[in-house]
Amino acid sequence: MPATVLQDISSFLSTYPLTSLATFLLLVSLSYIIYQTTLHPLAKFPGPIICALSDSYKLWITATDRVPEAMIALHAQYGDIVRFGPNDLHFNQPEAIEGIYKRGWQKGDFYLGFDQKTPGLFSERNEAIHGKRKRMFGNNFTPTAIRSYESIVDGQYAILRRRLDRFAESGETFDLRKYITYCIVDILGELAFSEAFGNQQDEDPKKIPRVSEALWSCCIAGSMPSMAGVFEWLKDNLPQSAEVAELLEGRNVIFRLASTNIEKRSKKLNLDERPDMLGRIIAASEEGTGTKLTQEQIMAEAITLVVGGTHTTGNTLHVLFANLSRNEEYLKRCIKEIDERLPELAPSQPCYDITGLEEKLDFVKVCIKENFRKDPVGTFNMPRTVPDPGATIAGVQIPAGTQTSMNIHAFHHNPSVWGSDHDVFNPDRWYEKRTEELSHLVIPYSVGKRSCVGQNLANANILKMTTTLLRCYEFEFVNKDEPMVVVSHGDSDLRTPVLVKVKRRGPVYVG
Ligand code: HEM
Repeated sequence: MPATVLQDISSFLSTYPLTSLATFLLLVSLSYIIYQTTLHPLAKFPGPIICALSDSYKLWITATDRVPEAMIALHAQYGDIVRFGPNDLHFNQPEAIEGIYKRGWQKGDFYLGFDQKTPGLFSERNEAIHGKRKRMFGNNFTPTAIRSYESIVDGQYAILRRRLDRFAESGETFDLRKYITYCIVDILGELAFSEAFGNQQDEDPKKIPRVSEALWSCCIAGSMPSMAGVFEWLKDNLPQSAEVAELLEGRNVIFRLASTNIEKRSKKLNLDERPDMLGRIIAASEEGTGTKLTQEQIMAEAITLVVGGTHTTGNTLHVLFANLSRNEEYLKRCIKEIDERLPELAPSQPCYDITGLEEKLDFVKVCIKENFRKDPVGTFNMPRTVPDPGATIAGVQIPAGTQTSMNIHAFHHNPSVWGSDHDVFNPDRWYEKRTEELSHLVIPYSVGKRSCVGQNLANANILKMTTTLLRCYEFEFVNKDEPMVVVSHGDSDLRTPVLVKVKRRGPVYVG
């Protein structure tokens, strides 16, 4: 370049520094926009322009509790594959289940929003470490382990039965959601820590671990992974508004709960006494090396149990009762089937045994499946990273490093799979030949290596609770005409109360 031109440029820059800076920024921005929308390896995939440029859209829909609805709208507008972040593709067709989740790929950058200093089984992104951990204490969740927990679990059902018998006596109206939650959380406390959290006694909603809020804060951070570290810093250093403080208190309550219980449990570890989950985690050692988990790692696993094992099962039951209450015909068919196929519980029996229960029922199970289809509890996108050298998903070549995900709720509401009545709770759809073949597409627990380890336990409790409550009590659903409001706050959360009055249908529980 001739010296005079350089001189002219330099004198322009010194005369008009602000104009020069603005021009520079404009050129950089234009180049970025042109690259992201035309030259980037994902540029050929459809989606809103804002999504090609930044993660702000993901952040916005997560912060405003609208992830599944937004994904449904994007797929309706752009088709089965949508670019919804600069490096993110979202899929909504059946073939993508196999294509993304059954290949053992690493969990995506989204999980950077969850604790990565000492990740637990859920948030661990290193697949080799994850595999070792799962082998160390995955036996906590086998069907045999679930059966071995039965007598412990039944003790908590006994407390629930006594409480509902008292409600039957008094004729009061109460919110069934709360009592299901108290019981499910205390069951987890018993199984994980050999100590119920006392929620059934205290009946104080403030003491319930704030799992949704805790998950929500992680999902917000994870929706903009490049900023996850900054979110972490802000959390510790910014003056907090009342809302943020409350949100973080949700996490802190869970931390305190876990750490108190670890301390207690470590002091009286005798595995022969009683096989609780935390005891097994503390005692477990890595195959080959014999290494045990550190205190922080045990803490991470304890938190995972509380977060994974309480609100998920509780909310599934809340929406099940809400759906049944709004569809009286199905409710009556469930009761009829339970009455015909299960014996009346003896006065000293708090609940049905899980062994053999599943085989005796049909319509009740179909209702549970339809409930999982219509209102699955995991509502955040669950990305996996495409490994080198790239891969084919649903017949389309995807570059390595791409964050690929599905949203279980959005997929369960894909009209081309489930029909135009996908929003309707219709268990009878499972008796139609076409839908029957779609059973494997109901994926509330996700699929593949990173699917839910707690599904046997959750299924056992869902079936025990449903059959026991419907056999022992007649429910009058007081607000069944109110629309059901379910919010995706990290995971889904039924906000409408399930207000009921109960009458006993059998003897008082005397156990
Ligand atoms: C209805 C109840 C439940 C539902 C719908 C559910 C759903 C899920 C889903 C969708 C995942 C995969 C998440 C992802 O890929 O990011 C998952 C993972 C997990 N869940 Fe559950 N869950 C339930 C109950 C439970 C229970 C009762 C426990 C334990 C006590 C539990 C513990 C876990 C753990 C530890 C993981 C991580 C597994 C891994 O990465 O290997 N969940 N769950």
